[in-house]
Amino acid sequence: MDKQIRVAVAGANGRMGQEVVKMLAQDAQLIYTGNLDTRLGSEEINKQMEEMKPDVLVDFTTPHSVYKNMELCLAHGVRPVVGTTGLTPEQLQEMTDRYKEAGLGAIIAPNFAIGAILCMKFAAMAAKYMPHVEIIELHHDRKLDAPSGTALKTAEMIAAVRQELKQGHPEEAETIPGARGAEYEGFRIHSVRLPGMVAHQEVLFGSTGQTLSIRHDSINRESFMPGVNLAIKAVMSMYGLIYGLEHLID
Ligand SMILES: NC(=O)C1=CN([C@@H]2O[C@H](COP(=O)(O)OP(=O)(O)OC[C@H]3O[C@@H](n4cnc5c(N)ncnc54)[C@H](OP(=O)(O)O)[C@@H]3O)[C@@H](O)[C@H]2O)C=CC1
Ligand SMILES: O=C(O)C1=N[C@H](C(=O)O)C[C@H](O)C1
Repeated sequence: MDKQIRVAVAGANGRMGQEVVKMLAQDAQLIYTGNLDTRLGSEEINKQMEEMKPDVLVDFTTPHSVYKNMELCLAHGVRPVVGTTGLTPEQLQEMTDRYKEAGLGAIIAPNFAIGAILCMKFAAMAAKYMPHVEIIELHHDRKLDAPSGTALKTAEMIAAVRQELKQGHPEEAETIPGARGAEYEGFRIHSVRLPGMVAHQEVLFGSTGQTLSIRHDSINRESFMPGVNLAIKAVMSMYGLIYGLEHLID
C-alpha cells in the first residue's frame, strides 16, 4: 500500500462532508482525523491541528469560510482539497500566487464529478463552432451561491474559445428584470433552485436550423467522491495550486 495520508475535513457534518467521511472510511490509505471547525478561535484551531496532524484538509464549507480556511492551510503547511465554491477571481489568483510561493500543493475543483468535467470540456469544444450559447444550472434550494461554481468554470472555458458576439435581438428588453439571466462575457447563465434537485447543468447551443444540448446530472453526492479521492492522493505530490479537476485527468 502507498504511504497513508491523514485527512481532516472542514464541514464534515454537511451534505458533502458526510459523504467524504464515508468515502475515507472505505480507503485504507486514507486516515480520517476529524472535523476541523475553523469558526473556532485561533487557540482552539491550533490545538486541533496539533492533535489531528492532517496532511490534507478537504473543504466543503461555505463561500464565506473558504478563503480563511485556505489561509489556515498555508499557515500550517496542510494541503487543501477544496470543493467549496464562491471564491472570487481575485481571491483565486491571490491563492494561486501564495501557494506557488510556498511550494505547497493545493486543489480547488468547482466540481469533482467526471461527468461534469466532460460536460465543461464538450461545451468548450462546441463553443468554438457554435458561439450562440446559454448555460442553465439547476440545484437544490439550500445552495448559497449563484451561479454555481461549475457554471462559472464552464463559462470561463467557453469564453476562452468563443468568438465574441452579441446574442439575442439587438432591441430586446426585459419586462421583468433578470428574465434573461446573468450576463458573462456576452452570453447568459440562468440559475434554477428547487427542492428535489442535487446538481445539474445544461449548456444549450443554437445555430442555423439546429441546436445542441449538453447536459450533466449528479443524482446523488456519491458522484463527487471518486474525484475527491483522486485529488487527495494527487495533492500530496503537487507544488502550487490547480483550479479544476480536468488538470489532473488529462
Ligand atoms: N466541488 C464539488 O464537486 C462540490 C462542491 N459543493 C460545494 O461545497 C460546499 C458545501 O456544500 P454542502 O455540503 O451542500 O453544504 P452544507 O451546508 O450541507 O455543509 C456545509 C458544512 O460546513 C460547515 N461549516 C461552515 N463553516 C465552517 C467552517 N468555517 N469550518 C468548518 N465547518 C464549517 C457547516 O456547519 P453548520 O451546519 O454547523 O453551520 C456545514 O456542516 C458548497 O460551497 C457547495 O457549492 C457541493 C457539492 C459538490
Ligand atoms: O452546492 C452544490 O450542491 C454544488 N456546488 C458546486 C457548484 O457550485 O458548482 C458543485 C455541484 O454543482 C454541487
